[in-house]
Amino acid sequence: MFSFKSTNPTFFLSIQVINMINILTWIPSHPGKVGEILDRVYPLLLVIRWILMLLVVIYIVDIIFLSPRRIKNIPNLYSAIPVWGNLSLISPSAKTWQDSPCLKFLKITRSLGDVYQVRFGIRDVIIVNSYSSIMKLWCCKSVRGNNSRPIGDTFHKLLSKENIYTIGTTPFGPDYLKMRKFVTSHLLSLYHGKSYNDRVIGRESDKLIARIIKESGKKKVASNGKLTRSLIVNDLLLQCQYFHLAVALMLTYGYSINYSDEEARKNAKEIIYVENQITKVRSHVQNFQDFLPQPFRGLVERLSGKEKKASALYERRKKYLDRYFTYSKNNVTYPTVSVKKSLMYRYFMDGGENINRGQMASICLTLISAGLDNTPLNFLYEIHQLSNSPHICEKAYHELLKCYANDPAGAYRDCYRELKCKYVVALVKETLRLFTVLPMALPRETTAPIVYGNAVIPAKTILFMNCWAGNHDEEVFYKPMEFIPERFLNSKTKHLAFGIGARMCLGNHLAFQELYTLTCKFILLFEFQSPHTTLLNPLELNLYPGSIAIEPEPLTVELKLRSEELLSEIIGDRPETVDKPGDDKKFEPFVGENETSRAHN
Ligand code: HEM
Repeated sequence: MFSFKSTNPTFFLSIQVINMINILTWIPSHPGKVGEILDRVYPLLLVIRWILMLLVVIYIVDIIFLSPRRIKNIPNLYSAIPVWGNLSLISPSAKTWQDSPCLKFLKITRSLGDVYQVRFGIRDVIIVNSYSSIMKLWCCKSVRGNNSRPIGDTFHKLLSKENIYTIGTTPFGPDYLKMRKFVTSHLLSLYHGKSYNDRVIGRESDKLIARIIKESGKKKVASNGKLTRSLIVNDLLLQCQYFHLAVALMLTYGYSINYSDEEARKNAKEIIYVENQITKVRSHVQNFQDFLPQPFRGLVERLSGKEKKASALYERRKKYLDRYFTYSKNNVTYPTVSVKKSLMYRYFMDGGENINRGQMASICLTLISAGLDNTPLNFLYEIHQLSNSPHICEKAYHELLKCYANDPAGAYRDCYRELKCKYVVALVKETLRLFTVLPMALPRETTAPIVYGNAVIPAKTILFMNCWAGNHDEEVFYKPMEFIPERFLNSKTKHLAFGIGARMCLGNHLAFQELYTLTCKFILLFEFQSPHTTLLNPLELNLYPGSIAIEPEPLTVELKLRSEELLSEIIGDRPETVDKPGDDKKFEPFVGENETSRAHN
């Protein structure tokens, strides 16, 4: 007879039932009604006993080999299920917005407090759910160990063969540090090449606006006695994705994509589709199998079709990355100015001294994929908010004009150069905060022990930042579900949309500049009308509550031109694109820079 004591009630109950069955089976069979019933249920009791004994064995194996060590002095979410633990929090994947993982995690804080640990398969995961605790665990100088990323099968093995990961999923180590240094020192910092990046953003945003004006449904409306246009834009998200992709291709490879070419659009749509699907496959709040021990993990990947899907996406991604790499390689001897300014060119000139081919492939992968959904989704949500808040829109318009001596054309032309209008800066920050496109950010893994209150979080612990909870924390943000740009006007409070601390988003300046420039140009040129819906809660608008990113349902926006004269003054007859794919010979030159000739080394 078993007499194993356990704190797990299911385990304890199983043992009690086995003991009872054993006692029953020892009762000598005797004639009469009781004996007859016992004889009949006897085979069933044996089956139950075997099942329970198997369960007990699983429990024992789980306790000895699989169960992760719980951290003392951090509240623990109890689970009686061996191997699985609390994985039901993320599987099955959320179907309704109320089941979004960030909300589920937030609900648990009522009983356990804002920092607690859960058992996900064989890993202990700490979930952090308030602004102040996120700051303590991510940002404090004494928590240097919160600086790595966990390895997950789905992303690191199925989607990233040849060990080429994005920077954001590379664990801390020499590879990570080299890539980070290369990309920040040559492209993404506030100091190196920023003015070039800004000009590329300025130019691509003009093209975006020209495309929208050309391609959107139009109707004539009267304004102040004058006829003007109203645009019905159904594909703002796609147009913004085109915009972001064009910026990324130009900065990374010096490649200029021409969207008036059908083939180029097809290629762009392929990249946008594949990268979007990858964000859906890689989610750390969806891939429960990544936390299971090996035989189960492989089995789930195979049976669910994830392995096949991830491999197909990997192959499709490889094709376009190779294509652009070849483009840069072929243009390195006689580079155009764009190629010469690109990161790829720096890599070729570097000659492998600071960075090798694999690391460069990771950097390119990062620059193409990171932000391709995030930035456009934020912009779409911002325009949706502005359509619902005309007073904010008008205030931003007047604040912008104030910064540029009441000259809308001048403001339109120069807004990409610097973040001059504080109100628009605050408006973009408020969009990032309220929308929180990655509600559970990206997972972290510790590389050294971290002291938190009375607890010591050991190395190799996974931490999930509930970014949504932090960005909507009432203790820090007054009326957190309302869109109030003023809260960022004279406050040093940071939003958490880009994460924070050692592994904060590397592209945050670039993404912010893109959002700022687009916002200024749209506000200067258009009034936002008739919102498609008055629903404003990002989680309620989200089409994929289980995914890593919030993707609102398609939102149609109606834009009314402020003035035809302004439009012809700023865009005039400037063609949307005049360049052929990959050929920036005829590319519209930057002010004060001759882009028309090929620069020789
Ligand atoms: C609005 C747009 C964007 C948002 C909201 C966003 C958000 C985030 C978040 C939440 C993280 C995780 C940070 C953490 O762990 O603390 C991250 C990481 C990262 N992001 Fe972004 N991102 C955006 C755009 C971009 C762009 C445009 C790029 C590249 C050009 C980029 C490059 C990266 C990289 C490289 C990392 C990993 C940093 C590291 O692990 O050291 N992001 N981003």
